[in-house]
Amino acid sequence: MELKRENVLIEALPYMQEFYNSIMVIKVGGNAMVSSQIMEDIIKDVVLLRYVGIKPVIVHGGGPEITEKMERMGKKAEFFQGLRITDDETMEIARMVLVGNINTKIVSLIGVCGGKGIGLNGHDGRMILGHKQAAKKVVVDGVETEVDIGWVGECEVINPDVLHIVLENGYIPVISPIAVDAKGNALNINADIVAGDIAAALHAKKLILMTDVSGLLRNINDPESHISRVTLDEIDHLIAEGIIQGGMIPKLKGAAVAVQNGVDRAHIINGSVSHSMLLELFTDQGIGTMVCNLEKPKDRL
Ligand SMILES: Nc1ncnc2c1ncn2[C@@H]1O[C@H](COP(=O)(O)OP(=O)(O)O)[C@@H](O)[C@H]1O
Ligand SMILES: CC(=O)N[C@@H](CCC(=O)OP(=O)(O)O)C(=O)O
Repeated sequence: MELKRENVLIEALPYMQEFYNSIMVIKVGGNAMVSSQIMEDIIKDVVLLRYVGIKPVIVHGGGPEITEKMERMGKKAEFFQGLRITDDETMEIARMVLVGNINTKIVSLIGVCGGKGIGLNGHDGRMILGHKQAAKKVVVDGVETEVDIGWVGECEVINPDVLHIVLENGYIPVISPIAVDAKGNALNINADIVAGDIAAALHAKKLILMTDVSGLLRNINDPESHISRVTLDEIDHLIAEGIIQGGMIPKLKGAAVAVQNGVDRAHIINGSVSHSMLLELFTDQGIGTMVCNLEKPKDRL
């Protein structure tokens, strides 16, 4: 049954009260940014959050766009367990796409939609300090060898000071998943992992991961097999069973880090469905997959 318009607004009231003044980290994946219309809808929702007293922080991805740019430059994109193998030239391209292009576009769109965006990455205020990941061990024809995945980073520390400053002044921070090491080198980090670390460091109320599927599916080919709630203790099991694969692995890992460190709940939702974030946050019926601690009640507050 369709709710009357006034009822939809009233249904939102307890959620708005609960979320007032809280920080929400929203990760927008490259696959959720499928069209400029979808992107605009996502940004309008983020600006709306700000106007109802929530403090949104955007972390963006852009994997598909980095791959496209690499291919146009005659370079093959290669991945190791979902992480892009990042040589010097790939790092250059990743910075160009993430910081130079996607970040700027999101900040500009926030302005057009009536908000105040500010673009940041790990170099700003040394916000995301990390180190290069160690070479990975693989077995080829029974022989163990090492694969260097290049400038792929791991977060060591998040310095959230700069984020608190901009949030307190009414800005919406937009963060590219680039970290900096002790020598000032740029590092490429998966955006889901950065979003989880940032949510943890900010003690955010929620982490929202927007992608191109409506959350976790038990069978990736069957949309009916949707899983609406996952507790922390189930995640490793779902990965080991092969139910969670590819790009979903860092999402669940990012969600787990956030929830282990005090974020109430993480939600994986389909960003390519218009205004999915508003439906997830302000209506009684959630639409994605919620990740939480076992002891949390089943509601979505
Ligand atoms: N169990 C699962 N349920 C849903 N999606 C899954 C699952 N396992 C793997 N995936 C894949 O994860 C993808 C989302 O990750 P990714 O492509 O990295 O998105 P984004 O660019 O939004 O971060 C989905 O499109 C889907 O193909
Ligand atoms: C190390 C690593 O893999 N970094 C990612 C960073 C961008 C990203 O995570 O984008 P999505 O959220 O769209 O997947 C990459 O180079 O693709």
